[in-house]
Amino acid sequence: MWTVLKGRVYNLSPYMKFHPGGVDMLMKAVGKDSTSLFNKYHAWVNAEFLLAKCLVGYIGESG
Ligand code: HEM
Repeated sequence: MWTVLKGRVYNLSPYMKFHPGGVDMLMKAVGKDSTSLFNKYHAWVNAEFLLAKCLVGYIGESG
């Protein structure tokens, strides 16, 4: 269950059950670039830290 967030590719599976916003909300991020969705709900959340162990790789020119 991958997502792209701010140029990083994550496997969200291990984080699913920990998401404070629930599984259904986090499922909306799966299979796409979820950056705008993420920022819409909580731009202040430090996903880079929270999902550090879920990092699969990088995407885009800055990667
Ligand atoms: C992709 C990685 C994501 C991470 C790491 C993440 C992380 C978090 C964290 C830490 C909170 C608690 C924030 C706080 O209390 O200040 C939260 C809450 C929430 N998240 Fe996410 N989130 C992600 C994606 C999403 C997506 C894609 C959506 C919407 C489609 C979403 C919707 C929500 C909602 C609605 C809450 C508020 C829950 C509440 O307070 O009742 N999140 N998320």
